[in-house]
Amino acid sequence: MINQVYRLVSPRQFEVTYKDESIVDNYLIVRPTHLSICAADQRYYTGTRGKEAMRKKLPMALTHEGVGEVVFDPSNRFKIGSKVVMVPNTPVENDPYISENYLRSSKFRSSGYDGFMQDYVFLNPDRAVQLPDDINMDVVAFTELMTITVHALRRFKQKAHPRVDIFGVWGDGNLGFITCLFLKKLYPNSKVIIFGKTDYKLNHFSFVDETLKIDDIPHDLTVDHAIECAGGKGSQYAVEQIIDHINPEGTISLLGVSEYPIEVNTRMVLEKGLTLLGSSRSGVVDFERTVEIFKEHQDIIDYLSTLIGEVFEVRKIKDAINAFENDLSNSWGKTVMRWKI
Ligand SMILES: NC(=O)C1=CN([C@@H]2O[C@H](COP(=O)(O)OP(=O)(O)OC[C@H]3O[C@@H](n4cnc5c(N)ncnc54)[C@H](OP(=O)(O)O)[C@@H]3O)[C@@H](O)[C@H]2O)C=CC1
Ligand SMILES: O=C(CO)[C@H](O)[C@H](O)COP(=O)(O)O
Ligand SMILES: [Zn+2]
Repeated sequence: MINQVYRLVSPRQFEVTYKDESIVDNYLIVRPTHLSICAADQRYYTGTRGKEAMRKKLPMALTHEGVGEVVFDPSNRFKIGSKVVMVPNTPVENDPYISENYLRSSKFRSSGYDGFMQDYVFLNPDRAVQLPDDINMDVVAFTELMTITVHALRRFKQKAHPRVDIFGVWGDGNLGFITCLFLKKLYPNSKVIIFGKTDYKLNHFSFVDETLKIDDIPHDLTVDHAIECAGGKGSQYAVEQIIDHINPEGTISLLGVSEYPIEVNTRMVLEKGLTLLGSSRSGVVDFERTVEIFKEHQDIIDYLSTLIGEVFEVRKIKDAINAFENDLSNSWGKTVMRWKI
């Protein structure tokens, strides 16, 4: 069959390409219905990802956050019409110690390999996880971003000391919101403090124990562990503050992506015996766990719906450009594309 793939060919420019795909190749075929835009997609869309990466990775279809409906399943794992979340990481080998998302050989969609902006997505059958039938698809469109938190918290649990009286989360955006929310669900006895820059964003964090502006932190305030969700240059300032306010032997989970290297006060990292724990992307187990969490904590989807910035119906390339441009000027929440192209 001929599949249409909507690829970014240069900053702000998409082109449709026609790809001949065989349906007898044991691929699960999913019709994407709801896609969501990640900060990483925006770095490609705007061309801020750096010249070398742009040259190496384009042309490619963007987006790695998305859900859809099964149209063909040679493995018979899913019924036709099942709602699924698609897993963007595609490993090509197994390792007993290294997770699939850290294997250098793995292929990650919308980072050198075609993402979900296609008429149909062809996946290995294990690269999809079933969703409940009646779930809010605009919200679960950004399940992949939630799996980042779930993955990071899983690693945190394996590696950090178990005193978890107070968590500090730096970054009052999408990932900070998701991380605070999942912390409150997974560590109900811990205090969660969000550290951010903007009042109106912080007002959305109704479920945390305390909100603090980063220029107004009491000097004697301490946290046991911290999660950095700022990204860019903001990561440097956030890590600087975290090192000042974290208790000895705490763990700092680093999640924000920075295009340029940032400075870290290693002297104080040594003096406090801190652990810096970087996490990137996620694997299928994190998707499975995230969907379990949806079922265990039914109110979580309602809270997450407040993270929807704007929803766009995309019927043609121009609509997708409109969604990406709008996302850039929208300071709160996720942009969801209802994929009707
Ligand atoms: N590790 C991984 O696998 C993944 C990483 N990411 C990365 O995570 C980062 C955050 O993504 P996302 O939440 O979508 O982006 P957002 O822009 O929604 O959130 C970042 C927020 O952090 C705020 N901020 C900036 N500096 C500081 C600071 N020093 N202290 C506290 N808050 C600060 C920003 O404020 P303002 O806008 O006012 O500057 C903004 O509100 C990005 O770099 C993204 O690429 C995303 C997905 C997966
Ligand atoms: O968003 C992400 C995962 O959800 C990662 O930040 C993204 O995969 C980084 O990739 P790239 O190297 O292409 O910027
Ligand atoms: Zn992402």
